[in-house]
Amino acid sequence: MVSTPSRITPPRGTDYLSSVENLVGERSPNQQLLPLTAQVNSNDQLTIGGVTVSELVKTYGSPLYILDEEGLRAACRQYREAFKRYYPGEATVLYASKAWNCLAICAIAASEGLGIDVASGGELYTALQAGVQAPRIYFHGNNKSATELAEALDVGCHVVVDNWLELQTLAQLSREQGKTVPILIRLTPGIECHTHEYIRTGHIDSKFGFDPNQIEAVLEGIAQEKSLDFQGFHAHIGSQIFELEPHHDLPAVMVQWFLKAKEIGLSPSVLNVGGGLGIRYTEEDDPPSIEAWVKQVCTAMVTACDRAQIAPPHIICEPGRSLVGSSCITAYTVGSRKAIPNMRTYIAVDGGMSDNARPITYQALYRAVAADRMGEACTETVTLAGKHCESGDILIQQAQFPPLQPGEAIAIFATGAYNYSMASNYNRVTRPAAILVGNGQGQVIIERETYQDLVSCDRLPDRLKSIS
Ligand SMILES: Cc1ncc(COP(=O)(O)O)c(C=O)c1O
Ligand SMILES: N[C@@H](CCCC[NH3+])C(=O)O
Repeated sequence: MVSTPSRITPPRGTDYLSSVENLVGERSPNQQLLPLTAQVNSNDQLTIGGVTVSELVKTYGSPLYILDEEGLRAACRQYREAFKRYYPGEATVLYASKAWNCLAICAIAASEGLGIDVASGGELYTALQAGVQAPRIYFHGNNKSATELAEALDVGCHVVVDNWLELQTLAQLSREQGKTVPILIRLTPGIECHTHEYIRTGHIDSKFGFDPNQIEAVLEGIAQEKSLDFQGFHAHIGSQIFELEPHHDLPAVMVQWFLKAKEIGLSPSVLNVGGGLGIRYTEEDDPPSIEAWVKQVCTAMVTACDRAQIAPPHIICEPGRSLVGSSCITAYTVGSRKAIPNMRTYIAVDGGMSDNARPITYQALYRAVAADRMGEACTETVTLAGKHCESGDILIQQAQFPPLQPGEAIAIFATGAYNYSMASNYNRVTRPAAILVGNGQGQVIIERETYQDLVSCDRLPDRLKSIS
């Protein structure tokens, strides 16, 4: 297939910025292709947080994750303030740290007043190491091990109980230790949404959560167990969702669960509606703002509570992607070029599916720019390939750039969520560094892995050492 530019006037990197220039007030980070502080300097270079992207690449190498602190903080603030504006009861926002769990991001989210959602012992450990208070942590997962449950009990975080085995194990552990553990029960709400099938979780045929048909048995079991401090329910519909409708329907379903628990003699106080708000990866994506999402959730919750004649419960939500996704870019260095006449031109960069598994996993789309030539017309359409031994290792199928030269920096937008957290060492590639930028400064928040790191868990049995 011959690839031709899709627009008569070739786009330039600065076009991505101009679409937001005239907006007033604080923009919703999840609706922007670029981080909030992105600018083009007088040398036509992309800057984030006042730092030039290609300079960062010179200093720290590539691939390089560059995270805009102001954008991340703005997203946290917008969630928190919107709940204050639209919800008459108590509200807590958790950062779903599976999107990107590391010390600095957990610490920033906590410093903005958010709790943390963790989905493994490793994420729990990281949040605690970042200084997050255990009661502000909610432990998720559809197959938490007995060890992980014991760790949760030990530190005193909340546990979002997902299934029968876990309920029994947790009851036994807490009984044995003479402790009480605060729990939420996760149920599948039976709400469909439009997103990739791998990231839908609210439909009945899902591996997550109890079957809602078993709610009575679950609640009756909990009512018998003094060591389980039942606080309420959790549900999560899915991820990268642009519709507001599913989150309009969810509170009504959850309020029915709440009433059922009261009927059984329990005293629920919490409803956790999960996360799921989508972000803008390309110009075609048009997600609702953080404020619009929160308003929808709050309005629906208040309406459902009014109908049921109950006071609005403590509402919890746990966004991941819409907090961190848009505030990060990945910078790469351009490498080899392969032009196949009348077919396609491949340009390869120095990373790929090991630092961004989303294109190969979900056919996710991304946008990119030549970081030092933001104003230049994009006259070439190329296939942006990674460096891995895998034909599917393509970051962008039809990317438009000025003619790229080996050695120059390019930037892919919106790589903050589910990129580093899903990164791998495929082909024994070292995982990239991450730099936090703001006020003209960049600080390393994750070091680039070294070759020594790659073999640090390998063991060479003595009998293999003599092989010449
Ligand atoms: C239980 C749970 N909570 C929260 C999230 C965060 O979702 P998102 O990153 O789409 O906001 C997820 C991911 O889908 C999840 O599985
Ligand atoms: N990893 C997925 C999202 C998973 C959401 C977690 N339940 C993505 O990149 O879109």
